[in-house]
Amino acid sequence: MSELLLDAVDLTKHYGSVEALRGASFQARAGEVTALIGDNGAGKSTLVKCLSGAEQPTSGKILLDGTEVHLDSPTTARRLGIETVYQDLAVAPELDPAANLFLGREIHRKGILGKLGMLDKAEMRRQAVEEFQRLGVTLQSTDVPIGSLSGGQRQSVAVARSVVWASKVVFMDEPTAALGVVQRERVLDVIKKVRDKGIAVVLISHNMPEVLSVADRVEVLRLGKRVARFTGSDTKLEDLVAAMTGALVQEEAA
Ligand SMILES: Nc1ncnc2c1ncn2[C@@H]1O[C@H](COP(=O)(O)OP(=O)(O)OP(=O)(O)O)[C@@H](O)[C@H]1O
Repeated sequence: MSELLLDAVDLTKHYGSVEALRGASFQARAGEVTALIGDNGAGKSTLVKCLSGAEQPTSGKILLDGTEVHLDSPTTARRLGIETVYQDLAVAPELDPAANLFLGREIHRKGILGKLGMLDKAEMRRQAVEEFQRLGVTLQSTDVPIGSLSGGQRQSVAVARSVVWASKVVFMDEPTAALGVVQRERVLDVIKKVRDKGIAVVLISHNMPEVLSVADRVEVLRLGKRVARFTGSDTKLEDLVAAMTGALVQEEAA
């Protein structure tokens, strides 16, 4: 069994009187794609926000590599090797793919020019091309603003960016939503390459065939709690649906 990287135990999250998480547990392992599924309002986004530092749980424990962590901001989470790719694509459309890859983590030129804030664009481009090649992201040109690329290419760059910086966990919230079949396959290929690097990939998706095709494990949330877990190869679509709708419950509250 692969190494347990992320272990969330009994998380609750209250928004006023709304209980978005009611004792949710979740685990992700190195070198595996774990799908996080559940019906609308099950608490998936809230859980991901708590595990990526965007929100803090009301109670519960988060362990990374066996050590309890307090993710008080996305910056803290990133420092610990946790990256997130959001549905709404946080790319800068006017910048080229290399600049997007280094957004917020730019390489400065050496010496006085660097100290004056001058960026080493050639080095960033060289490293970006290398990373895109390694991850199988094919772009006709790396010199054009990312806004002029196709949706799939933009999404691949967003995925690549999270991967380049993540050392432990990458959350991907509906990374293939709004993509055509070919582009979707391309992004899924990038996701598999990320997993093969030994990173724990967490895929939030409503697309069950996609979940079945790419996930090594599936964890199901319902009404703010994990209700079932499955291992990829022996999982059936009917079981996933049954768990999401409440017809099948494997786990009671932790
Ligand atoms: N900021 C907030 N304030 C109040 N309630 C919230 C907030 N965020 C989420 N909720 C509530 O918490 C519950 C879980 O929402 P969440 O967005 O985590 O579900 P989800 O599984 O991601 O749903 P979807 O698949 O529709 O995106 C919902 O009832 C939602 O209305």
